[in-house]
Amino acid sequence: MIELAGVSHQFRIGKRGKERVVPVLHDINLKVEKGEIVAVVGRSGSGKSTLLNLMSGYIRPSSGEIRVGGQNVTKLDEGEWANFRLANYGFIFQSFQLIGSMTAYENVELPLVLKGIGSGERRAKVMKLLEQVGIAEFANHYPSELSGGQQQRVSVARSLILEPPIVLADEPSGSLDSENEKTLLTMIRQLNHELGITFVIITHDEQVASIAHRAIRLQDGRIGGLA
Ligand SMILES: Nc1ncnc2c1ncn2[C@@H]1O[C@H](COP(=O)(O)OP(=O)(O)OP(=O)(O)O)[C@@H](O)[C@H]1O
Repeated sequence: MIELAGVSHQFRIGKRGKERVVPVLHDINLKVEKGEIVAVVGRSGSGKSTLLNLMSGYIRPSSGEIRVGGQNVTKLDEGEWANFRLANYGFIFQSFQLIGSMTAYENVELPLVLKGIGSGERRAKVMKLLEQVGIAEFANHYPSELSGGQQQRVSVARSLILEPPIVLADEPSGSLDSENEKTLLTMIRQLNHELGITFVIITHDEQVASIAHRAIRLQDGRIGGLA
């Protein structure tokens, strides 16, 4: 589903003429199979977010090749990546990233509006998902009127609304208490089991890593180190 072959990445920082190269990922070879839940673990600064940003096209590898769903995406331009992301990825973030001026319903609906889907179909899809994640009764609440756990459920529903085959999650339970974390992890397992969605989850948390089929440990930008 996602394949990285010989991928390295270095950032260039500093003013022109005085640039410094910061190598972050080194020769990453990795395959995430369809239907897998893969946890990416490792210390702060080990390169986890950089790896996720490479998978989702927000940064380009300095070298190596990335394939997603059989397609070589290494050289897609910004516009092509934007379309590719919409068709292939849902995203879940530690800080939920909901739009504060929109209700739970509207937050989940937005990707469908942008895609030009009619209102009847939108309503059916949004309500079905809100029910699936257990917060249909809060559909008309604004994010500020919801608990952290409820907000994260809205963001899970939003990540799934375009029916992506892959969900990328960056510390999805990082802002949740242990009860809400448990609920989120059960939900992820269920979605994986019932819908076959592939998950790649960055985490510091052993609980999260324990629901994964496999953990990839990054250490100093290399796979296989001890986390
Ligand atoms: N845009 C950037 N420019 C320069 N250096 C960067 C940039 N983004 C990340 N880095 C550096 O790359 C290294 C890896 O960062 P990254 O965010 O991928 O680590 P991480 O494992 O996700 O860390 P954390 O767990 O703290 O989020 C760090 O040393 C960081 O300072």
